[in-house]
Amino acid sequence: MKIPKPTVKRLGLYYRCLARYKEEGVNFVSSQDIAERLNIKPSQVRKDLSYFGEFGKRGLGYNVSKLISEIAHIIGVNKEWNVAIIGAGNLGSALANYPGLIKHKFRVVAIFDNDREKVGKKIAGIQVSHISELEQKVKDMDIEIAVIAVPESAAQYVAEQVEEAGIKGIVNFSPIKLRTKIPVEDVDITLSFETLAYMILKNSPVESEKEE
Ligand SMILES: NC(=O)c1ccc[n+]([C@@H]2O[C@H](COP(=O)([O-])OP(=O)(O)OC[C@H]3O[C@@H](n4cnc5c(N)ncnc54)[C@H](O)[C@@H]3O)[C@@H](O)[C@H]2O)c1
Repeated sequence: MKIPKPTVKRLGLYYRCLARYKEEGVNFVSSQDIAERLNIKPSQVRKDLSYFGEFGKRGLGYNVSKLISEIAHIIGVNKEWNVAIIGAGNLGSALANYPGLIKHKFRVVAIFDNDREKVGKKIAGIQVSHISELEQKVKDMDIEIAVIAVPESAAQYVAEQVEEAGIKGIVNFSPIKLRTKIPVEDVDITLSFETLAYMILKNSPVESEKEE
């Protein structure tokens, strides 16, 4: 079944929201409850969840535990994913130290760089490996996801190495569109700032006029 990407993105939000309900001891929730917590429309929640068959019971709402395990299965968080970070710089180091990844079952198991000064040093308890070891380590450590945190100029070449090494998907922090056959999720922080700036200006006529 082909699920639209915006829906897939929201499934992660539903999963976290439901996990919180479960922690609070709630057994059933309505689409209204979920929608309120996430600040989206209940009709959107119903539509998204309808892609996966009938989860809800009229009157009772959704069974929280059942829905969590169904969504976990769909978005692949019922397994742990091994992740490699390529680029042991500012961003790569920050990500390696970020506890939120393992909390969501994405375990950083290796860090790679091509700078001999960095190779052998430890970041978040992980020894940095030389990029030439990528293919071997991917096999040995069963790495499925790579984070690209290298400068723009190296990103395409690194993406090719990542694909050749047998990695299955990329989270790309570099500001270029990568050409590769494996799935890529771009994280463009600047774009978030620009979108926010646009939203602020749109709601502020005085500022908009100033801009013109
Ligand atoms: N720092 C941020 O806040 C930030 C935010 C968003 C996006 N980004 C993007 O993330 C990327 C990394 O940014 P940064 O600030 O961490 O840079 P950085 O210069 O601190 O780190 C980049 C690292 O990549 C390594 N590297 C370079 N070429 C390589 C190659 N061919 N193979 C393996 N390693 C290689 C370098 O040795 C260095 O350690 C950039 O593309 C940047 O545009 C950074």
